Amino acid sequence: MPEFVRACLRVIRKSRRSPAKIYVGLLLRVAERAFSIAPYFLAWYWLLDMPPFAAATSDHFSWAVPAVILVVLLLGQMAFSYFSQMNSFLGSYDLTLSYRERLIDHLRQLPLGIFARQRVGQLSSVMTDDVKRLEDVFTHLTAELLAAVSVPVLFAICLIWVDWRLALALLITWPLALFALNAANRIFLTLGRGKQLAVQETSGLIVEFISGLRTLRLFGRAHVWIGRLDQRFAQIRQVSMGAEAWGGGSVQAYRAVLELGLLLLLLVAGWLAGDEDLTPATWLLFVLVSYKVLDPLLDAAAYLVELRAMLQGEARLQRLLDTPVLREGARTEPPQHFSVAYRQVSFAYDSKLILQDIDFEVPQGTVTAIVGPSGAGKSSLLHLLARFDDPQSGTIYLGGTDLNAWRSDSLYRYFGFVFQDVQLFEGSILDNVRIGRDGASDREVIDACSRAGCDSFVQNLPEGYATRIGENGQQLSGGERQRLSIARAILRDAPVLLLDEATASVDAQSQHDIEQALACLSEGKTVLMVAHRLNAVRHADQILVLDQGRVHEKGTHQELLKHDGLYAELWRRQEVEIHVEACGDATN
Ligand SMILES: Nc1ncnc2c1ncn2[C@@H]1O[C@H](COP(=O)(O)OP(=O)(O)OP(=O)(O)O)[C@@H](O)[C@H]1O
Repeated sequence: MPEFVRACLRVIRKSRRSPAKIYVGLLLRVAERAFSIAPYFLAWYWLLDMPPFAAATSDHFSWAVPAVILVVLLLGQMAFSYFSQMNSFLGSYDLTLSYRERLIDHLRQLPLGIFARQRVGQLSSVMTDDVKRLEDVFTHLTAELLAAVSVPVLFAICLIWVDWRLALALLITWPLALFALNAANRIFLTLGRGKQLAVQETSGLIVEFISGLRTLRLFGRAHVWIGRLDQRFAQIRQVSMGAEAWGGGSVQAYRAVLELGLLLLLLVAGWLAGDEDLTPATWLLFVLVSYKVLDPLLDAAAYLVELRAMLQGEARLQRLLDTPVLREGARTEPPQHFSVAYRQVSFAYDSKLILQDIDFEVPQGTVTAIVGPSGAGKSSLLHLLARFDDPQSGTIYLGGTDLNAWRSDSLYRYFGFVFQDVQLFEGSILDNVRIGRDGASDREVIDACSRAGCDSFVQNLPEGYATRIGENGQQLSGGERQRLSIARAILRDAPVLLLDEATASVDAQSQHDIEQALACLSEGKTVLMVAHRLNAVRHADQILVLDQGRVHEKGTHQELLKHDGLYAELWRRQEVEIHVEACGDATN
């Protein structure tokens, strides 16, 4: 079975919709094409009985019957065309809608870590462009392809019945043409993959170039990137020329071989000229329909381009659908308590081991801080609790129950988050903070914002808390975004708090205010926080010092200083930095 048909069947299966309408549409399309070729044979049959082709008199010859048949054929053709299109369109839109819903549902169930690893641009291009291509294939291309194949086949059967010798001359080149078409397809597929890869990589480079242009220009490095881009463009040009030269050559060979059939037809007709069986009407029929037979086959080559794009898109969609979803448990009821425990947890990104044998406990209502050098695995450790990914071995418990036992939406009800990467949405400040707790009143939202230190910047916005902040909050600074994220967590008031660099991008005064708000919010809650500034965590009930994916030290601030290990060293280093900064400020 051709790959194209297999891909279509896969999409139909995944969409879980009945393809009946699409099949009816295709069948009607074939019927329409059959009706469109019938008049040629009717005319031939008619001519056989008509002077000067036959010796019959005009008395014998009847105009009425063929005329009625012609009208029926025309009306039938129009009806089939209308109903075929209607069925194909309705069936295809229904099917692709369901396929899209299936994709969205699958995306919703993927581990959150996937979205950090995959480029959002790539994902959205798969979800929009590739699905649109599938839609086009089902609404137009399948019908056109079927017509391109069915019309010549129907014609061929009829022509063989009329005169097998002339038909053979016309059709004998078809197997050779198919061979050339297949070769063209293979060449385009192989070289097309290389081209696609080169184009994708270059697009990524262009996006990086544009977004990093400010830094590149400030450091005088823009020319280096332009050089790299030029190399990529040259590579795309070379790959594209190769595909066109080889693939395009094969397509031309396919067309030439098909048209060779016309030449053979003329030669055989000349050779059979004296033959009594070959009537002028039959000869006329072959002359008239020979191009009609070949035209759809010549068009078929053009559909290959769309077909290949569809196949590549379908493969990407299939890869997305094959990505394993987050394992969901059935539990919805709350845990008995809100302690957290990691037991022998190890985690790797692909084959890169990030965390090894992590084992610790955060008793309910206490604060555990995670510190350590950059790249030690602090954020990864925190993200495992939010089930961004599942560990490869070991178990994480909430209230003594394995996290995997819960349905993820139930589990997230017990967590409040403040992460480095704050996601905001087009809408007002109130709308954005209300994501923390659906149904919270404006008063509650504004209170949460005030406690997170948002008042100072919100009062300068034109419409205060009702100000719309644009897509992903482009109008706000990093620190302002962070404060809105804290307001969300305050509003959520969940028993377990996950904080990752909550005060990373705010000034000293705001830092102080936010730390106070967080201290107040954290009261009585189970808190896991990642921090770089050790000052912010010295009052934590427990500090985990992570190094190269392992818990290197564990204890309170005083215990760790006394231990005089990695933590003590980090602490001393930070003290020196603070001192240097203070001296710098004083001299300024
Ligand atoms: N999505 C990812 N795919 C592959 N490797 C990753 C991914 N995210 C992080 N890593 C790697 O995992 C390791 C730990 O990263 P992580 O962000 O957890 O460290 P961290 O201690 O929080 O670092 P930092 O303090 O700099 O934020 C790093 O070596 C990082 O390169």
